[in-house]
Amino acid sequence: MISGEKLTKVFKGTIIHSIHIHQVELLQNHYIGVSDSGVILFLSDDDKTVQEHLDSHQFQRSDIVDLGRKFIIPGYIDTHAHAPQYHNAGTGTDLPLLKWLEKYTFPVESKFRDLEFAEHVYSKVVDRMLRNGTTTCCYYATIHLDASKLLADIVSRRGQRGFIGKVCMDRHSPDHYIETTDESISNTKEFIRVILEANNPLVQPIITPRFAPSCTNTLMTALGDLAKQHNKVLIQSHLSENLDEIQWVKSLYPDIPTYTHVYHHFGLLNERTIMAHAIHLSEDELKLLKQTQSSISHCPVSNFTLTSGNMDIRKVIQHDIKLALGTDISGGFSPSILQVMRDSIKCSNSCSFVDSAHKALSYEEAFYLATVGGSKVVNMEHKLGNLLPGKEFDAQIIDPFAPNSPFDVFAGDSLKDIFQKYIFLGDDRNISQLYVKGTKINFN
Ligand SMILES: O=c1[nH]c(=O)c2nc[nH]c2[nH]1
Ligand SMILES: [Zn+2]
Repeated sequence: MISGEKLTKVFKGTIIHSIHIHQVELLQNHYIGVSDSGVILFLSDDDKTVQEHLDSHQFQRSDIVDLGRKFIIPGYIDTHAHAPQYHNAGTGTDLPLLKWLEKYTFPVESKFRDLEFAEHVYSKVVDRMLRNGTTTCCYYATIHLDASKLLADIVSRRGQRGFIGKVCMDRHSPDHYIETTDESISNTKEFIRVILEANNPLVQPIITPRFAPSCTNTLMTALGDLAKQHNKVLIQSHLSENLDEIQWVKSLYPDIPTYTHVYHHFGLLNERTIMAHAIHLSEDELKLLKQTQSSISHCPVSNFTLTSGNMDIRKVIQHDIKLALGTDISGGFSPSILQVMRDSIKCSNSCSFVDSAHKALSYEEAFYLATVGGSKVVNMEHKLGNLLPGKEFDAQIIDPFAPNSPFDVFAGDSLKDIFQKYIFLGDDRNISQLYVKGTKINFN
């Protein structure tokens, strides 16, 4: 038992979570107990053990919540999303990356100098993410210090867990959306200071060079130094998403062997680094990511939409690189990690069309990546990812029988069938309740 914790919630029923990549546990008739500070105190189907927990906390049996036909799963972890781009989600899907950035993305991001506009869009995106079961999100904001602080504030107020990045870009960007090197460095320092001082354990800063082409060497060096100085702060960027982008990086750094080595050169690859996309990597680059313990955020919805390419997920798994999923709003049009899971399976299926040795990703593996995989990528596997005792209760209560559920359950369906139907067909209508660190989220 974890001492000093007061038991405040006990649910009884079906709990579904991952322990290993190949194994989803479907636990029926289990009890899960959560403390006042949001820590899971027990997960058991053993009556005697459960009774001991209840007795030691003077918890009344009548206060146990029976889940009935609902089930509990962990909250989803979105390891790559651009909060300001939510404004454009579902539009501007006709161009590849570099043209898309210029025509749609930089113009909308530049509007976040207006705090009223920022408040409106940021409130919507955080609510939408929560509605879709995302309890933890790695957000890119924009270059604007005040609007980035506002995003952190909104994430904090809504009770979501978030890593918030003030975006850094001091070159190759339009006049209306660029910062000087000094502004980028000093505002990043200030942003980190303010967020750390706010002392909300759920909301953390993340160092965010947009991508190598948009940061000068001086800025990259300074961000590498900052990452060294703040040795708990995560780092996020983009890597090897699009062939023109890779060529561009090659032309900027002819003496550095690969795109991945560029980040390494500036001290930006370590166990706290999350690289989005990483589709077109060579063997040397995969090895470098593994060697530096950096991780990959796989964003297949975006990769399909911006016609960037297919990541070979088996290769990444075989290299034992930390791996999770990202919506990449709005390169990806959907805020739902369920949609990303489905597209990660489709992406892997399509790899198997051209490579018969490629074993397609299963839905169990996709679910693992959305939960446990995410927890490893944000270096919080000791606290998040599944519902084992000692972890924090970030969880969704899923109702497969919700009156407006987008799928049907038939008499012969097993629990496994129902879970699989939810993964392939479910959506926010199936979320009955959402918890972050034991606190129930009120949907707006
Ligand atoms: O998908 C992407 N979205 C972005 O906003 C971006 N910026 C650099 N590279 C990027 N890729
Ligand atoms: Zn992105």
